[in-house]
Amino acid sequence: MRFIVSGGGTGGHIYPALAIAGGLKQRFPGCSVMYIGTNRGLEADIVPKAGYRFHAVRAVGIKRSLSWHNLKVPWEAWAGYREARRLIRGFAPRAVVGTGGYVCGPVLLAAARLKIPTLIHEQNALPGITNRILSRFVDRVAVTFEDALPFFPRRAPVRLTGLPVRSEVLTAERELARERFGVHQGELLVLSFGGSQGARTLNRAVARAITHLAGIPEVRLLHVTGSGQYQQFMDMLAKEGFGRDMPDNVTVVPYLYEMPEALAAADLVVSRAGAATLAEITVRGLPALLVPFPYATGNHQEHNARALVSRGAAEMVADAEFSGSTLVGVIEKLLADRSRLEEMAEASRRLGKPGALDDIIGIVEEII
Ligand SMILES: CC(=O)N[C@H]1[C@@H](OP(=O)(O)OP(=O)(O)OC[C@H]2O[C@@H](n3ccc(=O)[nH]c3=O)[C@H](O)[C@@H]2O)O[C@H](CO)[C@@H](O)[C@@H]1O
Repeated sequence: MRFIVSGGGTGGHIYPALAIAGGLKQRFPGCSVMYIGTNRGLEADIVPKAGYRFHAVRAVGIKRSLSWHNLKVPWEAWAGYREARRLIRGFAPRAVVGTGGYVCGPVLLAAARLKIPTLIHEQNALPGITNRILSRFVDRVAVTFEDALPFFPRRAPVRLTGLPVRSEVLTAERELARERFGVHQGELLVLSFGGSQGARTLNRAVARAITHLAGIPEVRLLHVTGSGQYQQFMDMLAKEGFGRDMPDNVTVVPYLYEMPEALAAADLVVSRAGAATLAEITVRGLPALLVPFPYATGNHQEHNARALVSRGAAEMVADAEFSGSTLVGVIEKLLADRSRLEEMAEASRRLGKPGALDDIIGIVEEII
């Protein structure tokens, strides 16, 4: 049996597509999966490394401002559509699954017109433009957040599945993980990170708060700066009077490959509001303080964050208002009111969707 998956541009579209590819391989042993992306997106690098057959087609996005670039769009879109149609005809898949990004436009449209069963998955609470248009042509739509449902006209059945997370996020054991990160009995582990690339706002706030946090021994902080921002963070710390010698209860790293273990060990997460991060937080039932990235397309991170805040799973602070004292204030407030922390954890757990991948693969079974 053969399948095509497609999704591109940023990690946010690619990792769910790879998770779905892995799920298909498990459910249909011996099946072969082709990934269609563009040569310009991160997928051209990530997908072959993950061991999948990768093909690129042309795909373009419309610039939101008036631009000469937009004149090229119809021609490029048509060329991309024809390339996608040729690939799909040649490979003859049983189904095509898309996770968003411009490239899904030509791929899913060509598949639908060739009468091949199609499914799209939307990661964010505010759906992207490509998926919104495609929902009129595909057989099924799967969404991560309930809040995304009203954006899809019900031509195709829309299902609330959640976003598939790495299996290690589900299986990491809390006690083992706490031992590994040196968390003592009764300590509150705060894990802070700004998405996969780090966030300047979070780094600045943590650097300012560090002296204060050093004086709260019941709190242990594990902060991730983002690989590209580590040096700048260390320079900020030096200005606050810290050299390489960090307070005992603070650990700072450029990037965390052991994120699943860190999430398992944590009691509170401070982070941006990317869809994958939020799926991981809720699947582990963690309370969170969210600082949405204000420049995400259509401000979708704020919509993502609201989906948790409105259900009592998280607190949100706007990027412009987030500072060292906000961070300390929230940590102290929650430390003094552990029952509030537990209520948030419970609300977060209720939002988690550990069966997301199974549900998505179930939909594929349905449409083939
Ligand atoms: C800036 C921007 O537009 N970001 C978008 C991008 O998210 P982007 O891919 O940047 O970020 P997400 O928050 O969705 O995911 C980050 C992933 O990186 C992992 N991680 C992070 C740091 C670390 O040290 N180690 C580690 O493993 C996290 O566990 C998570 O799995 O696509 C998402 C899905 O469309 C959107 O919701 C986000 O808004």
